[in-house]
Amino acid sequence: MVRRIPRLPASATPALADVSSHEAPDDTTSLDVPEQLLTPENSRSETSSNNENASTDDKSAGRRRSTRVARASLQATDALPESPVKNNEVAASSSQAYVDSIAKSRRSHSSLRHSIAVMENSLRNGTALPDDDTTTDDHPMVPDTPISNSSQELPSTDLKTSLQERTLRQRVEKALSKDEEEKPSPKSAPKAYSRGSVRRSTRLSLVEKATGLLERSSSVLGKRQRGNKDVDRRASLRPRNVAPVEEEAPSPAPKAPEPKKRRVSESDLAKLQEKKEDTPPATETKPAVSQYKPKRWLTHGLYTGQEPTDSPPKQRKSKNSAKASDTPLQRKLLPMPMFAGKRLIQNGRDYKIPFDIFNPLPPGQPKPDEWRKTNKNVFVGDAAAEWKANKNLELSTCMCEEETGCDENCQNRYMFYECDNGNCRLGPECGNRNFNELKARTKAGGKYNIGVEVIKTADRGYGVRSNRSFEPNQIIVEYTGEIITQFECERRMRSVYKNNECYYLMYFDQNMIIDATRGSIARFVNHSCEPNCRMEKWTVAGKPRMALFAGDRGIMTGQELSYDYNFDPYSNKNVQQCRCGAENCRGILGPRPKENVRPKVVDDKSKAKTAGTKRKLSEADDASSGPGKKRKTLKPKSIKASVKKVVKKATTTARGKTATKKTVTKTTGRAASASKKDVKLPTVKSASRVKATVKQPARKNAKSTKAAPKSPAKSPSKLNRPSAETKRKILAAAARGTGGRGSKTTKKSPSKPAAKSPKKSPAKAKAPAKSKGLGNSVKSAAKNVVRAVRGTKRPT
Ligand SMILES: C[S@@+](CC[C@H](N)C(=O)[O-])C[C@H]1O[C@@H](n2cnc3c(N)ncnc32)[C@H](O)[C@@H]1O
Repeated sequence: MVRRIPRLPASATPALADVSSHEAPDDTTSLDVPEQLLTPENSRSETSSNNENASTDDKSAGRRRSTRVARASLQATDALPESPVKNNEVAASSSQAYVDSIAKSRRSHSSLRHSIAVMENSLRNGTALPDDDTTTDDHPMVPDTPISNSSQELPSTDLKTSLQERTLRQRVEKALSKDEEEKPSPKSAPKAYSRGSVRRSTRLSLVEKATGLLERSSSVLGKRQRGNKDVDRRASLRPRNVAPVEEEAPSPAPKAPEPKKRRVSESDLAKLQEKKEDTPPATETKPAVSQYKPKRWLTHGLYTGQEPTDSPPKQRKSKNSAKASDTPLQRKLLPMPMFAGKRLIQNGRDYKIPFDIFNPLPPGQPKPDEWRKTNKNVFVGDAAAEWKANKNLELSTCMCEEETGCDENCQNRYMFYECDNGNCRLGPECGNRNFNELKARTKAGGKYNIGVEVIKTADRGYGVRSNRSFEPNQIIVEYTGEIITQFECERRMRSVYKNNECYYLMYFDQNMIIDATRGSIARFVNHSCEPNCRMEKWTVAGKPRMALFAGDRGIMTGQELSYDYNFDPYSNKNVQQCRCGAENCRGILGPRPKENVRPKVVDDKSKAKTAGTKRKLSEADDASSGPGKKRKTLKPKSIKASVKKVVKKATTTARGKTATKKTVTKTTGRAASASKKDVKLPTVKSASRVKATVKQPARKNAKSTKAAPKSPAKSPSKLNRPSAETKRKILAAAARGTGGRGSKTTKKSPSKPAAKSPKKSPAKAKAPAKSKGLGNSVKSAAKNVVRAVRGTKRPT
């Protein structure tokens, strides 16, 4: 931005003229110089005039002027440390000299620029002195950059002039550089730096320029002192015409010349090898393999209240620290929740875990005193010898592949044979080694591995619960005890267990019985009509073994274990009421109804399973009948009815009264005979009283028949024996009516013609009537017996 100051007329007041002259900035020689070229006289007169004016003029003007003068003089003295008079003298001599003098005196870049500009103008105008236009350069706001100068140049300047200008400029710059080289001084640095090469914004004020210059100079100086770091500055920030000073790198120490590489010949190699062989084998240096540190897991530090001691936790343990320290080892269990751990331990809080885990009962649970525990089957008495004699070792080898393992299609599994290395080639991949797994668990010990506990139930005596979860079909516990013969079983039932309420007998194999009175915990497992486990007999290494397996739904922690006894009471005497509480409870500890019996396809399995049904004393009686003997299974309704009758009978027996009827339950073999023994018939004394009432039907009963003949005539009973004539008629009718017997009869009495037949047809009709009458008479006789018994028992 160019601001022109109008030239003042000569008639202008001295004050104003003074102002114009004094307002010129000190660092730039006034452009009025050509007109008012400074001479010692001028300057002196001016100064004096100023002084004079200051003394003579009115106070206000003088004051103002004096102030300005003072400022200007101050500025001049600040900016021009050397005598301005000297400079003026040099300037007056010639333009070149003027330039040199200014350069020497001021050492200011701006002044030199200004001088150059002046020179250029003078050349352009053909005069040594600048024209009016030059006044522009005098203004402090006029930039003194080449750009600003060039911007002032007229576009119409011919090439010649411009060339002259350039050469002059170059000359001046050369002179300056020479001068600087001749007189190196700390002050020259900023000059060199600002030597007409830096482009600056025309909008910058002088103050800004000055401060910028100072900063640059100081920074440059500082950097030079620090070793000319400005060399590394960005090219855009570096002074353009200052060649980057090359740092003198410290000359490295002279290196010893490298020895020439010798060519290795084959002979040399051979020598080397010989040397190697001669020298003892040095310890082989292992190749540097990056060894990763093993990951260390924090065992403490994250939770509070977990450490058993107050000692500060150690992050690392030295080798001997474990031996040296007396503190107990840290717990390996998962710590309690963070922050609240200590408080929880101290105060306690009820909480519910989201899933079932190991949860054993607290100590002090009631235990049966009479229980003698054994986890192995023990042959007692003749059982071992009998077992060996009847031993029928069946072999089974599975053909399973490794891909499938011994799954449900495994032949051994299907046959209830456990796989082992003898009958299975899969090894650990085999999935049919339940008893082996159980053995490992038992060997490991601990409540979790055992997984079951005895509990006291409300109404069924003791029971067994799980203290952990079991997978579906996972083996839980083996049913072990004493293996006894049937004879031994009978003996025990009669003598040892005769007063017992609970029996722990189970049919095992080869007519042997497991008596778990002394046995494993499995003996406490109760019956349920809707069980969660099942008892299975397996052949393990050629020997039968029984175990409790989890059902198809698995077992959760805390569940009471149960299986279906499939109890075969054989005698209603042994029927017990079931208290399993299941929806489909059968009501008694009896066998399953027929509809629940497994289909024939799984007969082998069911056979194996039913081998483990519970039996009581009567089973020993029935066992002699053989496993193939069919038994009539009672339906639930009939069982319930029979139970009622048995209970009724039991109550009457308890009252001292005798039962009058036989048990309704149809039993076979010895069981039937046993039930016969149970029925107590009326005593003789009572029978004598019945004499009068019991007649013909009582013949079926030995005792009642005795009474009947005593008074046959007195008895009006229709149960009199038929006469000979009646018998004949019946036989004749039968011979006519029925095929076989009739034919026989006809053969026996061919003489009797068919003419008799119509007559005998009523006789034929009479026969069933008689038989019906017999049945009724038996029933009525029985009723009479009951009445008679009651009557006798009632002393009245
Ligand atoms: C092998 S023991 C079972 C353990 C027996 N609870 C105990 O305390 O020793 C069989 C006996 O338990 C009783 N029992 C088992 N399950 C029963 C059930 N569901 N209802 C009633 N009594 C049951 C019967 O007295 C049965 O004779």
